Order: sequence, then structure tokens, then C-alpha cells
Amino acid sequence: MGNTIQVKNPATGNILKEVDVTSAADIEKALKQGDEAFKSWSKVNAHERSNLLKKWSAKIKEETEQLAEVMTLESGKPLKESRGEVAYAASYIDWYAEEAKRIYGRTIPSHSESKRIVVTKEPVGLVAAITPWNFPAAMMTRKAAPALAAGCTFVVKPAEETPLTTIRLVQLAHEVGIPENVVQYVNGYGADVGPIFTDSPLVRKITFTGSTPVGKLLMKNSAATMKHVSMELGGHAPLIVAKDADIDFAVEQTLASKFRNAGQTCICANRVLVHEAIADEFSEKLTARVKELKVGNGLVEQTDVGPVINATGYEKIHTQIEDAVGKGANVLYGHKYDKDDEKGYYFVHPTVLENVGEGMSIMQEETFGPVIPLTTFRENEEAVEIANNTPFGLAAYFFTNDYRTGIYYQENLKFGILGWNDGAPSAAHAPFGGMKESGIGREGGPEGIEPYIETKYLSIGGIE
Ligand SMILES: NC(=O)C1=CN([C@@H]2O[C@H](COP(=O)(O)OP(=O)(O)OC[C@H]3O[C@@H](n4cnc5c(N)ncnc54)[C@H](OP(=O)(O)O)[C@@H]3O)[C@@H](O)[C@H]2O)C=CC1
Ligand SMILES: O=C(O)CCCC(=O)O
Repeated sequence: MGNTIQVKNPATGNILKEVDVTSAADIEKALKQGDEAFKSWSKVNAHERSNLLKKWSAKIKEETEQLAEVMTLESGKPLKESRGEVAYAASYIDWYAEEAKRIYGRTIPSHSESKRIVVTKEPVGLVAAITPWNFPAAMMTRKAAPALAAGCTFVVKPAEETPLTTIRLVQLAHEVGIPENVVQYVNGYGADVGPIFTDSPLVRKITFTGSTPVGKLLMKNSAATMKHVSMELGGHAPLIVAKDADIDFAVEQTLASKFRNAGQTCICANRVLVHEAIADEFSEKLTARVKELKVGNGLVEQTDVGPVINATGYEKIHTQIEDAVGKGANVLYGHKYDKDDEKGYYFVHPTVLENVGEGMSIMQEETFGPVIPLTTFRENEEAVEIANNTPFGLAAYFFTNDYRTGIYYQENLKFGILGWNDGAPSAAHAPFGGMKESGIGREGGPEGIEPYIETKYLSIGGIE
């Protein structure tokens, strides 16, 4: 491990830039600065904080093309998706710029004539964030925006693979006048930076998006100083196509869900359950559409599916595909890899597998890759049982035009985000987050600012 991190283009393996690793002493310094800045930032009035956030968002939108290119270069995602992510990232800032002005307290009718009871809201303090490589902009802004809106200060450590987008976002925040110590970044490896964040008594909240094991570790390590935590962790989303579904529409939505960022999204459909009566038609139509997807360097406008992030990601996907094929899954399309270990790039071609079973790892674990495993069911109860049979509970999708079937799925699926005839449910104004081992807390919507707010209760007595 050196003093710099090489940021590589996952489509070619070429080094894009070397960024300095922030020393432990400098991380501590950043935390002290953030804590100190909290004293003044938390007193800036909400309208002023809101105005600064709006300026930040406007600047980000102005720089869409530049930011999108950096994001594609370091993450590999297709340019059209990077542009979409810049807009999505800015939408969190816009939403929380408004929410800043709506952090209301309340008065409670008193039990005594001589008392008044008042509830006020305050920012929790310095927030430390750790973000992943799959959404380098949006995962940062959906943490930073509510934090800053609430009056918290913010230090982020981006994933080692994708620090460049984050660095630019922080620079843009400073350019529009958000004070330098109110939003800061540090660079480094998670295993080194994580303990500094969790051990520091100055950090009052940890917010994290990434894998479930790291989330558990951060939560455990945050216990010593009783920090607030928000954890947005792994998923294993089922996508259920009921007997009466609009098949063509379900096919398009499956594609939208599954191949976003080459399947490297925590809410990607990870297992597709189709009613046996329509399974043949669905798989034929789906396979025909998957064949049309263009794999390549994300900088090429026509690319639909870019590389996977790195060798570790590739190994996980490869192992799951080979496990399924070895156990009897039928390859309808794909099962093709294009990689160069020496150069360091890894492409997994979109793959459709049928006859997958519960005994295959692809049906048990998050894949984070462009693979669709198809299985069938007879009764909606059976689909729900298979869908819920996982420690994860982030997103689930179901396709039906029968309202009774839809309500049955809505009421029985144990997931925090549901898409009913919708493969793309994310929105800044909606609460994103998971149940079970997919995490704690919600990001987006009014719920997304609550984890950055403390409640203070005041009882005033002695009133004549
Ligand atoms: N919910 C989601 O959106 C995501 C889920 N995942 C899941 O996790 C799998 C593995 O991906 P991976 O990138 O390794 O995920 P990680 O959880 O390891 O990485 C996400 C972030 O956590 C940091 N991190 C890693 N180890 C620690 C630690 N010990 N303490 C504190 N922070 C840490 C990383 O830093 P650094 O980069 O320096 O290691 C990165 O910033 C994926 O295949 C996918 O299944 C991954 C990313 C996002
Ligand atoms: O955690 C992720 O994988 C990113 C969330 C994507 C989204 O907000 O839709």
C-alpha cells in the first residue's frame, strides 16, 4: 500500500490519475475542522443553507458533461447513465435544499397550567460518509445534501476506485460558497479510514452505502461512541412476472432494472421469477432484447453495458454463472467473458440463464453483474416464499395488472422498496432503503433528513 491510489479506467485498465492517500493525521485534522465548522454552519439560517445548496446543484448541472465523462472513465458505466446520474445526484440536492426550510419542531399540549412543552430539532453534528464506486455522485449527494440542509458538517471517503467524481463535487460545493470545512473529502482505503471515523468522538453520525459485511463492521465499531448510523447495504432483488402481466412491458422493465450499470446496482433485479404459463414467451422475448444490448467502453455513446468494476467483482459474477451452469442451468444467451488480467479490464457479456434453482449461489447471493437467472412458479404464494427466502430486503419488483395480485405482493414482500409494474423506482423524493440485512434508515424524501436531526424536548415550568 503506497501513499497514492491509482485510479484506473475499468474499460481499459489504463491509469487515469494518482490521488494522494490522506494520512491518518490529516483525516483527524479534517474531522477537527468539520467539528469546529459545525459551530458556525449549524447557526446559518435555513434559507441561506438552502440557497447555497441550490447554487451547488445548479453548478453540478452546468458541469454535467465533464462530470459524466469523469464518472464513466473511473466507473466504466455508459455515458448516458453517467449523465443520468449527474441529474439524479443534483435532484437530491434540490430536494433537500427545500427540506432545509421544513425542519419543524412542535408544541405539546401541557398536562399543567404552569408548564409548556416544546420540541425543537437540531442537527446531529459532524457526519462521516463512506461511499461506493457504483454511484460515485448520487451516493455522495444523497448523504451530503440532507446533512448540510439539516445544519451538519460532512466528511466523505469515496471508494478507492472512484474518488475523482467526489473530489470534483466537493470542489464545486466550495466554488459556490459552501465553506471548505463544511464539506470535505479524504482519500484512502476503507479498512484504514473506517476505524478513524468510527473511533472519533467528534463524528456523531456514520452514513454508508456498500456491502453488508462492511456495514455490519461499521455499525459495530460505531457502538463505542454511540453514533447515529445509516446503512444502505446489499440486495438480492426478486422480480416476479405474474400470469396476467403485460409481457412486453415486463421485459423492458426487466432490462432497465437488470442492466443499469452492468448489473452493479444494489436494487438490480437479481432473480427473475416468471409464472410457468408465460415463461416461454417471456424468456424468448427477453432473450431477443438482451441480444440487442451493446457491450463496450462506456465512452462510446452506443454502449449499453460497460465493464464490471474490477477483478474481484468479475470473480464473483463468474463463480455464480459457472456454479449455475455446472448445476444444470440452461444458457439462453451470453455466458461470454472478455477480460485481460494483465491490463486489468473485465467485461461480462449480458447473460440469460433458465432452469436455475434454489441450490445455485446465484439464487442466494447478490450478483452485481449483468446476468438474469430465470425460474418459474405456479402460485403467487410460492413466488412470495421464494422471494422472501433471503436475508436481504432492499428492493423487489412485481408485474401484474390484477389489483388483487398486486396488493397481495405489496403486503407480503419483505422489502423496503417495491416496484409494481416499475423497474426503476428510485427518486430523490422517495425513501430509499432496506429491511433485514439490507440496512437501516432511509435516504431520500422527508425520511432522508431525519437521520441527521436530533430531537430536543424542553419543559418550561413555573408559569403563573
Ligand atoms: N449497496 C451498494 O450499493 C453496494 C453494494 N456492494 C456489494 O458489495 C460487494 C463488494 O463490493 P466492494 O466495493 O468490495 O464493497 P465495500 O463495501 O467493500 O466498499 C464500499 C465502500 O466501503 C469501503 N470499505 C471497504 N472496507 C471497509 C472497512 N473495513 N471499513 C470501512 N469502509 C470500508 C470501501 O472503501 P475502499 O474502496 O477503499 O475499499 C468503499 O468506499 C459488491 O459486489 C456488491 O455485492 C458494493 C458496493 C455498493
Ligand atoms: O446502492 C446502489 O446500488 C445505488 C442506488 C441506486 C439508486 O438509487 O437507484
